[in-house]
Amino acid sequence: MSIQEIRHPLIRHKLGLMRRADISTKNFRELAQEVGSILTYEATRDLPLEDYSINGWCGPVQVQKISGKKITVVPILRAGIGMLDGVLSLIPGAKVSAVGIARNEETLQAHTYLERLVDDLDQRLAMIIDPMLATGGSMVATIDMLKKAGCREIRALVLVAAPEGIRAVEQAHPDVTIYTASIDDHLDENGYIVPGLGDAGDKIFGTKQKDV
Ligand SMILES: O=P(O)(O)OC[C@H]1O[C@H](OP(=O)(O)OP(=O)(O)O)[C@H](O)[C@@H]1O
Ligand SMILES: O=c1cc[nH]c(=O)[nH]1
Ligand SMILES: [Mg+2]
Repeated sequence: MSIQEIRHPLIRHKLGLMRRADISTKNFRELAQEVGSILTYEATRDLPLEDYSINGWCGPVQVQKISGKKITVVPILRAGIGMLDGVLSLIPGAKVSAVGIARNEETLQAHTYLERLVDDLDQRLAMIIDPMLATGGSMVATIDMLKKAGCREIRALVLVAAPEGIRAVEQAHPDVTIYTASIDDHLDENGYIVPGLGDAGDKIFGTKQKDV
């Protein structure tokens, strides 16, 4: 596996804003989509291209298009929805496979409650999106599910990754590349990433969050 920490100035700036304790739901939502979009740009950098010819304004012209596999974007509900529009703004034709996973707050075990995958996964590149990679349980369960359904090429886009989660994905699925805006320091005793973003799902959906 490889882990790619995207240290682009726009990402560093936006992530800094997201870490503020007093950030509003509106601002957190907007920034999650924006950073999701920049991560998509970086995670698609090596997609293969093929040449083709079109009629341009001054006659035939050679242009290029992305060739090979089609893409499915895989948001891990709920919080992954918070990056979806940002990803689709760059890949508007991508099919979406929804995966519902909730982490038990005491045991930290990932519990799967929804699996709505698109067809032909063996012919698609899957781009999993989730703001947080903490213990890695949710991400490993999603990759397990996709591989069981035939998917062979998988990338993961997360806003913040903990070293513990990176190690868990690396051990279980060494073929998967993770793109992240930040490799953070550690997990606290409740399994939250430090410094992290707090509870990303609650911040995106406005649950358990006082209005600021
Ligand atoms: O790496 P892990 O230890 O599995 O933790 C990360 C998961 O926890 C959060 O989701 P949560 O379970 O809170 O669900 P939500 O998106 O519905 O808030 C987050 O969005 C990840 O999916
Ligand atoms: O730090 C964390 C860990 C899991 N889920 C979150 O939303 N934040
Ligand atoms: Mg949550």
